[in-house]
Amino acid sequence: MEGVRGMDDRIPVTVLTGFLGSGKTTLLQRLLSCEDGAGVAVIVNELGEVSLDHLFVQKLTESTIVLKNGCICCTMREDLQTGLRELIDNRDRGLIAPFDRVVIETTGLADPTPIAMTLDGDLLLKRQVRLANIIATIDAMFGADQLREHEESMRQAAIADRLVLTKTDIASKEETARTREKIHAVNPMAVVLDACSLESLWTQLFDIDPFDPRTKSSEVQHWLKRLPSIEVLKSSRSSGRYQGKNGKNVMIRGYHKDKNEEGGEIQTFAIRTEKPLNWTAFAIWLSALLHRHGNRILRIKGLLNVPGALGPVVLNAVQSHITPPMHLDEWPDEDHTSRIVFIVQGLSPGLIQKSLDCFLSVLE
Ligand SMILES: Nc1nc2c(ncn2[C@@H]2O[C@H](COP(=O)(O)OP(=O)(O)OP(=O)(O)O)[C@@H](O)[C@H]2O)c(=O)[nH]1
Repeated sequence: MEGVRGMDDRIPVTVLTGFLGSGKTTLLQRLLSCEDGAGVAVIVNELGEVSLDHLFVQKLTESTIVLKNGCICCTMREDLQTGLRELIDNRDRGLIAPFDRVVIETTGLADPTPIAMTLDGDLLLKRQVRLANIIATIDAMFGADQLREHEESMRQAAIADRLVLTKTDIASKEETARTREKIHAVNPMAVVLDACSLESLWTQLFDIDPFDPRTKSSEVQHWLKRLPSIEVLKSSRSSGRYQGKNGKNVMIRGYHKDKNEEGGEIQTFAIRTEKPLNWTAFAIWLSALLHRHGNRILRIKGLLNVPGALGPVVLNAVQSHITPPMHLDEWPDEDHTSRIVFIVQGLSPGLIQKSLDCFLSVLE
């Protein structure tokens, strides 16, 4: 496990996603125009034979690669690997201007998860780049309907760390409120920003990096603040078995639920256990869970109390991609119980909780 103070000099890679026409290219353009924008290399992925998006990014330099053959989310992983290697190689040989960050703009129909996995799955690349942040743009006018009707839109929002609400300048108050409500139901942990009133765009999108050990603590504080609004399923391994309504050990009350027409119900919930967690056993359980249901587990964030450690272990998974767990030197708050937040689709929270309980109790 990495220590929180460990320096990570790999190049941070931001995945910029968002449904068709939601404002990805516009946001990218703004980011590239920031003071530090010159240090960004860009990979643009476009659908179809004719690539246009890159033409709209006016500040494109030689540090831009356009992947034209379709969607990197499914068939283009090799192109993405090759593109990234090419960028790094050209930089190292002095053929292009130096850069210290890469932004990958996906197509409007991409599932960003395989991109994260591509970064992780290539041993050579993994030494040079790391996933830094997943940003999704959401159209304030049409976002609520898109999230409900399009699986792609919902998955992009559920997986993201930062959600940028666009077109609030032209959306009605009601449309914006509806979209915000829907976003909150799909991903209550994400930071939601308004593209039209973002003052320090760069800082808000890049400086707090959920996967960077140095800013991990503030990121954890952020989603812990949101935890009270997420229903917690107490593990029966807590000290004293929890008796919820109907005499059950698990209390399920008012956790976030949302309906997506294509892919089934999305639910956000947290499991809390008061006893320290046997890390090895937990890791085996988690791997098995992700192996079996990775596609239906959209996001996991956790703070784990592991025996013998001074601070908690931070867990971050995007579907079946697990970021190497990191140790924090100290707990961010008084609460030292393990808390694991899940965003799932079409999976029963109670069953996940039961399966964890069973697995841990067998090992006791
Ligand atoms: N008024 C307003 N228009 C916006 C905003 N963001 C984007 N747009 C407009 O919305 C349209 C689509 O924006 P793009 O940035 O091309 O969206 P995209 O997500 O890159 O689109 P695709 O690549 O086709 O999926 C353009 O006409 C933009 O000028 C915003 O915050 N306010």
